Amino acid sequence: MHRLVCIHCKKVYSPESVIYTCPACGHLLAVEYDLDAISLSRSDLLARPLSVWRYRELLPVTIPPVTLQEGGTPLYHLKRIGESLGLPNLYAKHEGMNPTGSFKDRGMTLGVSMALQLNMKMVACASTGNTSASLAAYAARAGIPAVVLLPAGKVALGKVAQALMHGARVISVAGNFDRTLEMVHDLCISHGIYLLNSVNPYRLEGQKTIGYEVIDQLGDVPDRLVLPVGNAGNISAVHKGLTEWQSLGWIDSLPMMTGIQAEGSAPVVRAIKGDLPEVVPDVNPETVATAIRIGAPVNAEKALRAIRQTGGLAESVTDEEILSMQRSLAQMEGIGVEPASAASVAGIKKLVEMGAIDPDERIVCVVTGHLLKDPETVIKQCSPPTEIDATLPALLSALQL
Ligand SMILES: Cc1ncc(COP(=O)(O)O)c(C=O)c1O
Repeated sequence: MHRLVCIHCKKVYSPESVIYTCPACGHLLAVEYDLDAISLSRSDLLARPLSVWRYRELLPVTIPPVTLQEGGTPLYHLKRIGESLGLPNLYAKHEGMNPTGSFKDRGMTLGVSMALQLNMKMVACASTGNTSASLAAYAARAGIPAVVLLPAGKVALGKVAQALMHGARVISVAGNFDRTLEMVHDLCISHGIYLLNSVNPYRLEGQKTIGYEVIDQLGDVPDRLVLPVGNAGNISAVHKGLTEWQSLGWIDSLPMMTGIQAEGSAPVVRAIKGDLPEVVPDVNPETVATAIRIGAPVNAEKALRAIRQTGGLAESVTDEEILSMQRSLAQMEGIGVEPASAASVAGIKKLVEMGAIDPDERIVCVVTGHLLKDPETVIKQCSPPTEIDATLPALLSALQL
């Protein structure tokens, strides 16, 4: 059994309430469980397949879930990149290996299941792309209609293709992501549609399982967990989940939660570095990593707590640093990620070069989405294929053999 609790005024709401923020004070909500009622042990969990649903006792869904078999993503040792940076214990958790190619699937298996559990008939989101792809797929799986609002011209091609093909009503808005989120929020409130952006606390319940899987795969708590930050839901989710494990006595420390943003879109970084009580939004966020092109992160209050309470860090990286790390991951490690995902590893490179972290730390970077999400940014960075006549001599000449 769970309940909804305001993270600010602590007011408690029933699990049947369809609310996204606290009706009393307007702050964010979190899902709370009666942890004393959980009787299973960590070793019981380890006997189950690695997936979001391995952790079902710590999730709010009581009906058969809407699932495409999300989670269970690989944890790779970044041997070559780690060596080049003097970091022997550097890992990447590849969330691009989820059903629609991003970590959003963990949130959507929860979110769309909760939509059915709450008897909602239609779902909607605003999106920098991946949320829309994921919502469209899970709504199709559930057999309910989905509406997605995208900032016009700022969503990577693969993500638009997914939202369209999975049958969502796709609306392109002449405004940035922050504006589309305000619009979809108003639409959902006025028309009884279920809002599935990360302001919805159930989304974060699915995403918290990234942290659980990392510990189950590594066999221990990493010293540092590094995530790219846009709307700041994912970093908040992982931190929330791990505090639950700590309360259960399953782990005795938390990783230093570290958030990386793009230089042109870095309100969380400025708040952490400037020790500000809250973020000051970027009015015109801009970055090649369109997934994290967000100026007013809705989950900032949770994310600032996550970083501060764990002694973590926040850093920004330039678009060139992001793209350079995208190429390094692809070419030195065989790991294909989209630009926003490369930001987490680019951030660690920058932090180690600044001397801000201990090189012996065990560091897990979450790489959040797949390379194929944004083929246009890939093609721009690579030389086109060499065109030849259909003869062996032409092939040998092209290969200079
Ligand atoms: C690939 C990718 N990485 C990172 C993020 C940022 O996650 P969050 O908005 O939870 O901070 C997003 C969000 O859309 C994303 O699609």
